[in-house]
Amino acid sequence: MERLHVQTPGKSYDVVLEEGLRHRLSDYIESTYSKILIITDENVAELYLEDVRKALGKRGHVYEAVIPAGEASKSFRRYEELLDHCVEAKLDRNSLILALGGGMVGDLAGFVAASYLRGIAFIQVPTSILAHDSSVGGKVAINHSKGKNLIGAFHHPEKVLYDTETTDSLPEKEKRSGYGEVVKHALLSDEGWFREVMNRTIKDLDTEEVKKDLIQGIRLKARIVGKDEKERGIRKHLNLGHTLGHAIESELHYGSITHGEAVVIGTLFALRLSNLDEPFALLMEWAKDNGYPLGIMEELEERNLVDRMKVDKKAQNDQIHYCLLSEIGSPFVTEVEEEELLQSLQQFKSEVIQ
Ligand SMILES: NC(=O)c1ccc[n+]([C@@H]2O[C@H](COP(=O)([O-])OP(=O)(O)OC[C@H]3O[C@@H](n4cnc5c(N)ncnc54)[C@H](O)[C@@H]3O)[C@@H](O)[C@H]2O)c1
Ligand SMILES: O=C(O)C(=O)C[C@@H](O)[C@H](O)[C@H](O)COP(=O)(O)O
Ligand SMILES: [Zn+2]
Repeated sequence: MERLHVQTPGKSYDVVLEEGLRHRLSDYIESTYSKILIITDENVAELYLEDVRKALGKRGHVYEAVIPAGEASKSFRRYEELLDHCVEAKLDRNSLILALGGGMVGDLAGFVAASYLRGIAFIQVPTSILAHDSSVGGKVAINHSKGKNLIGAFHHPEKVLYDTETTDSLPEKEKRSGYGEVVKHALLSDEGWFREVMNRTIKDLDTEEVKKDLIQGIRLKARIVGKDEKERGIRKHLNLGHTLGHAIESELHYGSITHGEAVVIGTLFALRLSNLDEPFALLMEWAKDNGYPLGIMEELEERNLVDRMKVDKKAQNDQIHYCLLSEIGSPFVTEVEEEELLQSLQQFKSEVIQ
């Protein structure tokens, strides 16, 4: 068992990582909540809802809402449906939402919790590798057709209860996606970790290595969020790879590429803009060897991607602000001119589509 802590001016909470924790959820969830609404998706429900149901069995007033799996569910439609669930179940200000699933479930359920009755408690029960990032830090949101996570809030969970056993059942594509955020965290952190990650093979991940990566990522994230809860400064570093990544996801209408895959492509581009040739070449080789869909860049127009970047949350007055690295472990945010982006994207496309 590993217990990490997030401490911000607004909220203080634990992140507990433990194998098989889903069976012991009751030990970690106070019995004072009036009602609990479990929000999950169809895939996760099939695998883990019964375990969670049993674990909460002795509690009265447990409700369930199961939504379709996939990024397309981070939508106004599903958000509204979930609010209907809250109203019908008569959740009150002493009720709890339990987000059981990956980052899509966590972001959506968290936004429901942030807005229903102007905010009720929620607990993150992450089940994907990627969710080591999404479950910590309090960013909750749904997507808009024009841009990722454009409608959301900062609303921290009461705690994060991570059953590390659940990541074993992830399909390879989703492990690949999760490692997009691991690569990002490693690049923000230090050269040694980055090189270790470049030695990992997605289809042959070792449980202990994954656990180590999750813990290091959460530690880094907790430290950054603790210093800058609302993304006024250094939290923008956590957006490494996301300016292009989010543009790709929204340009492809959410779902044909995973978040983490898009982040890896965006991170490669950020390394190119940072003129870090050796890490760029290393990441490129690793991404190709591990099946990241770099060829998708062929379908995307530079002009459209740059227009999408202008709705990024870091943009100001139509100027695009980018997180780059002066070296591994040393991120900074800077404005990048549109013309430079268009030219670099054109060159980048020819490099990745080979
Ligand atoms: N809030 C944040 O700080 C933050 C950070 C990073 C990413 N995100 C968001 O997170 C989302 C991506 O998260 P994700 O990749 O977990 O997506 P996801 O929740 O859509 O899960 C990916 C897929 O894996 C399935 N799945 C989840 N757990 C499983 C398990 N244990 N076994 C088998 N299948 C499982 C899901 O059903 C889904 O099909 C994006 O919407 C992204 O924007 C948010
Ligand atoms: O927690 C953060 O801060 C992050 O930037 C983490 C990202 O991995 C995550 O995808 C986040 O949702 C992107 O930030 P956003 O503010 O553009 O939604
Ligand atoms: Zn992300």
